[in-house]
Amino acid sequence: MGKVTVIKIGGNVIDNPEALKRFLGSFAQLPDDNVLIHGGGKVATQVAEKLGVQTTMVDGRRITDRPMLDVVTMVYGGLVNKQIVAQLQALGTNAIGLTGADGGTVLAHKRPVKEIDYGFVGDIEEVNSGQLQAFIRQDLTPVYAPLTYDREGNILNTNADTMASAIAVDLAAHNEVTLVYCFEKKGVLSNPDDDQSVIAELTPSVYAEYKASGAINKGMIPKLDNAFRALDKGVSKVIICHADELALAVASGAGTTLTQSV
Ligand SMILES: Nc1ncnc2c1ncn2[C@@H]1O[C@H](COP(=O)(O)OP(=O)(O)O)[C@@H](O)[C@H]1O
Ligand SMILES: CC(=O)N[C@@H](CCC(=O)OP(=O)(O)O)C(=O)O
Repeated sequence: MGKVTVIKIGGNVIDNPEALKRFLGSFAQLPDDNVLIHGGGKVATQVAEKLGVQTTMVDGRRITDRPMLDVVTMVYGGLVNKQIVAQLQALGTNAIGLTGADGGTVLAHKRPVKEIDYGFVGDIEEVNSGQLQAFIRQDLTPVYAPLTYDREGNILNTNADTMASAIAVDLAAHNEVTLVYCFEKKGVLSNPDDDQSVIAELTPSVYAEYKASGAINKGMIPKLDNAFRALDKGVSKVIICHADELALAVASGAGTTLTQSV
């Protein structure tokens, strides 16, 4: 059972060229086999504005209408993905840039319309980890844009945190998988105004308390929901850490490590 590390890098780091360069430098040095999933929401919003495409967010979530789908397809599947792949190649990592449509690796369906119509957003149905493992066996490092496909031939915008969790879970059937969410803070904070207040170990019950008090809020909530789901479904270890502390987190546990309740 080979070890695979699935790493997600968030949009605030992608939006900062120097921070992204540092992150990719440490990613390229990691041992074992790795899969990278990137976000890019901030860049998509900036490019949309330049193109005159309006960005609509509901409760922090993007509404992906047809013009926005074109923007995110270009930005995630093109600009961001290929810039990352080119930088990894220069660092000696043979990266292959993919969307979930490539190799049929992440199949989804368009989210059904309930109270809110999110538009062309994909809810993941299945991951073809056999194909992913085939890439890995060829010494390729898959780099995924947050895009999936459906049976009707649509490309769909998909949350990068969810995609990382789904890929990690599917790989965990055959591999020992560590899932790492990297972003611009040192971990999950007990006090969002104090960057040093990192919670070293987080259980579901402690998470529930911090969520109820408001100390854990906004984007951290779906991230942690995805992260705990991965732990429940067979991923060996889940870490949330600063992009600059990736190596440390994988080696010995900087940031926040999630644990199941005992
Ligand atoms: N308790 C907390 N600890 C750390 N970050 C938190 C916390 N509560 C809310 N956040 C927010 O969550 C954000 C991370 O979520 P998100 O923006 O979705 O991440 P990403 O950059 O990976 O896409 C942080 O930038 C921070 O503003
Ligand atoms: C459906 C959905 O949520 N899509 C996200 C995909 C990008 C993403 O997840 O990027 P970050 O990690 O930078 O937030 C979006 O368009 O914002």
